[in-house]
Amino acid sequence: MSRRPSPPRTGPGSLALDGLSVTVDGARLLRQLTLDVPAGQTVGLVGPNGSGKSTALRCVNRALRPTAGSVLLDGTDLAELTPRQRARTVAAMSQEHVVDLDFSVEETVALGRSPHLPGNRAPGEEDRAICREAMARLGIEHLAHRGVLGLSGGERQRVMAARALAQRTPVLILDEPTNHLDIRHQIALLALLRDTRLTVLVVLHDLNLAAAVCDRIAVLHDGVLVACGPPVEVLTARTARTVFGVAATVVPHPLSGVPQLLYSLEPDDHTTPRSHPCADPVPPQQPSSSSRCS
Ligand SMILES: Nc1ncnc2c1ncn2[C@@H]1O[C@H](COP(=O)(O)OP(=O)(O)OP(=O)(O)O)[C@@H](O)[C@H]1O
Repeated sequence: MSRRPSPPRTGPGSLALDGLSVTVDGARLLRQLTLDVPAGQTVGLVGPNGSGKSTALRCVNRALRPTAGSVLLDGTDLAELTPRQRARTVAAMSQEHVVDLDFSVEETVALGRSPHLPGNRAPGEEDRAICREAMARLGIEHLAHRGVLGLSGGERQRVMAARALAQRTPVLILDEPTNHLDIRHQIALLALLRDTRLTVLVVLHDLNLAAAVCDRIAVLHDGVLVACGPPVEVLTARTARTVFGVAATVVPHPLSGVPQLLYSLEPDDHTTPRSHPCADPVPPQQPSSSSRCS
């Protein structure tokens, strides 16, 4: 998968996180996060466990109200839209998508059409065609009549991705969409996201796949944005060391030229914490009370 820089797309779909802060029970989970996702571009949100990535995405899909700040779509505060208007604009694939009813795969994907169906109108032929196309793009047509509860984790993940695509929104936000997927399906999903030319904000743990697919990468650490920019500027040995607490050598991909991190299992005495990183977090690169990338 080689990365082609996405030219900003004209038309709707520019997303802006504007000074988002989240404090829960005195804990500051997110500190003044400002991040632009231009229309048609893919921005990757990376960071260690617990750094605030899901918290940021939950503010975008309004599962969580920020303590301060706002999320703007083409300059309009998402809080001013009705839930249906928001669902026509932003599709989310979250870690929380609880599937506890044994709907069939095609029924689950068809839920993505709900924001477009007034009242209780059943999906029409056009809606069904959109769902079939989404299922085909995710390679799950053969599962159409299976119950979602009987699927493997990776199959279910692809169903949720198809549902998000079927929603036909200009903006997609995805929280670790490659969870449970084998490497072929990880690459296929990320290439698909890139090729949609939608506005995409995606949380990823695999920094090398993030480098391959993202126009820009934003790095969160302890709720603070500590770096943001093109992969080649952000994914450095220093970022690996100071944010993730690992030693890595960064080399250009021989075909695409994007940075790839080669990790070392040996601790670097000068750079990595001796104790477990969870017990002794590494300070962010640029400690700051606010985070901005625009
Ligand atoms: N309701 C809550 N009350 C208190 N702390 C919370 C609450 N929700 C989340 N947190 C804490 O906020 C921090 C950020 O959580 P978040 O889920 O955003 O991290 P993340 O970067 O997505 O992590 P991961 O990579 O593990 O998915 C974590 O330390 C988490 O325990």
